[in-house]
Amino acid sequence: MGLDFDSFVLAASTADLSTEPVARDHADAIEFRMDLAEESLEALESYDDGDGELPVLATNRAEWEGGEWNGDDAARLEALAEATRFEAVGAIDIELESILEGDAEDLLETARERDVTVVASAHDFEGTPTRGEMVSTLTEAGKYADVSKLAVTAESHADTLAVLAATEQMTAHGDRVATMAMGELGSHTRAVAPVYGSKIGYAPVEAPDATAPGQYDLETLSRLVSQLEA
Ligand SMILES: O=C1C[C@@](O)(C(=O)O)C[C@@H](O)[C@@H]1O
Repeated sequence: MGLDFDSFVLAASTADLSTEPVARDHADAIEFRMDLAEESLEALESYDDGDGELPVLATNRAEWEGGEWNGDDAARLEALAEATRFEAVGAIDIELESILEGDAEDLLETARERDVTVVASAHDFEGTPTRGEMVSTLTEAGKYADVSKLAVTAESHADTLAVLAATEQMTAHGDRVATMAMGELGSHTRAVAPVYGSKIGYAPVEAPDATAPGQYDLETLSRLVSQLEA
């Protein structure tokens, strides 16, 4: 089943699919961080065979993009392709860099054939590019994917405003984007970016299991987003 991101999707980010029943109360989907999990394909199989209800966005983040997969990159993308076989997997996240390098062509095709939504992502762990640069990156990602995602690191309030402005610009143009500023200064953008059109939020079920700096826990982000939406 393709996961559509027509409206905001709150994803519980986890390395452990057995947390899904707890996440269900607040999340619309699970972001399964395959790179942080052991035996990730086996875990997806049990999820499919069990009573998992939330659709899965599968991510297999490379070490060079802030994740923990430090093995062969072709094998990393292959595991992601394997993940699309499972009924529960409605979307996959592919690094924009892999796409631009030409490494993800087969994976993109497999996802299309299996009606799995593609999120193309880029991360900046050092800082926040200008609004124009962020718009370019998101536009580039949108050429290959259903959703363009950009996570940057805020070092000032001006950075957080630039992220929100880029989000608004892309959304007004009819593009589907997911944006957030990482780091403590950026936390509030996780709650506010959806107001400007961001379509995916990420939060750990429990705060200590955060998958990126500055994340709110799931219950908190769910509350903040729905209050701002009201
Ligand atoms: O890319 C993203 C966004 C993220 O980095 C965040 O900042 O919430 C969290 C990751 O789990 C996810 O894959």
